[in-house]
Amino acid sequence: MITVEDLRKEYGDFAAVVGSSFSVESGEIFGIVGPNGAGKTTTLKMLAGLIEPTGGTARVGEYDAGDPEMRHELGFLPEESPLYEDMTAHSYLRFFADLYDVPREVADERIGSALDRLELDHRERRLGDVSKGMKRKVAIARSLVNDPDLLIYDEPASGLDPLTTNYVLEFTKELSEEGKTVLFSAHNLYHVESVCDRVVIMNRGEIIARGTVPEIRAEHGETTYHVFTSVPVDGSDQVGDRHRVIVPDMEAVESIRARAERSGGAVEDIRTREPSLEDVFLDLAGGQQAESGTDRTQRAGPSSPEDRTGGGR
Ligand SMILES: Nc1ncnc2c1ncn2[C@@H]1O[C@H](COP(=O)(O)OP(=O)(O)OP(=O)(O)O)[C@@H](O)[C@H]1O
Repeated sequence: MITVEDLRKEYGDFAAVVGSSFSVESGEIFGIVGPNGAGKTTTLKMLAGLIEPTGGTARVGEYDAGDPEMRHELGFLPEESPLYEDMTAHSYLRFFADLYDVPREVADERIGSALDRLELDHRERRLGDVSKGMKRKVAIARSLVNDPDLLIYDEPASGLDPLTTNYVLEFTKELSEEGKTVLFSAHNLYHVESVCDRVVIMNRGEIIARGTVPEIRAEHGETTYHVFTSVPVDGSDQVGDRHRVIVPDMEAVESIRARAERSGGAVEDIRTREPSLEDVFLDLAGGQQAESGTDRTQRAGPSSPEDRTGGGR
């Protein structure tokens, strides 16, 4: 569905995205994660055709990113999505359906179904008077009015309470189960870990890891063993009435066992701990400063064209 090769975006001599390559299969939920300034929004906007790359290629379905025909295939949810505050959810969504030339009857059915599924109770209330969570849901419903195959969501759950966040993530999963392809960005690695089939981790404009979460864990993270003993051993700390040592492999576990037994004790429990995506991320990005300009300035090439828009459609 999406093929990105050596995609780059430079602002003057600053490189916001440094040669990204990845592909997203149809029906997949694909996550782009990274800290502030990593280049996530820039990447998504290039794919949505809102800003022009300075290098590389991006294909979305059968189109080059930016081809005006692509808009029928795509639903884009910007990170900030201001709504027309005097409209109701229903009139706002109908307005966008008209922009996409969706026939009235089809639009009304689609909008009604989206509003029901998103549990938008106050659909006749002015959008200026509804909660942030509801505004986000209306923006999500807007991304669906043209029934696109591809959804590009920039931080869909940012700033929402845990309940609404969960709702939005579950809804994203449902969309993928219906065959839609979803590409989304997130800061919160747990969101990505719980929903995405595959992810890329970006930092300072570059992809620094990629794959399924278990693959990234296996490649970049280390399983640790928490060994609980009945007697203190070198380096242990007291946890309840037992003593715990954290070690990297089974050889070290056996060495702890021998030491505990020499002191007249025993190993009572061993637990493995898989690194979370967050552990891996902190490890990979650790020590690097996300927004540091120096390296990115050196890597950047010639000046870029201006943004086509500042955001939104
Ligand atoms: N129009 C612009 N002109 C100059 N620099 C820009 C422009 N837009 C973005 N940048 C810079 O490019 C870098 C990447 O920005 P981007 O918005 O893609 O990051 P992000 O990963 O989405 O961050 P966040 O999580 O904070 O939204 C940042 O350092 C940002 O300041």
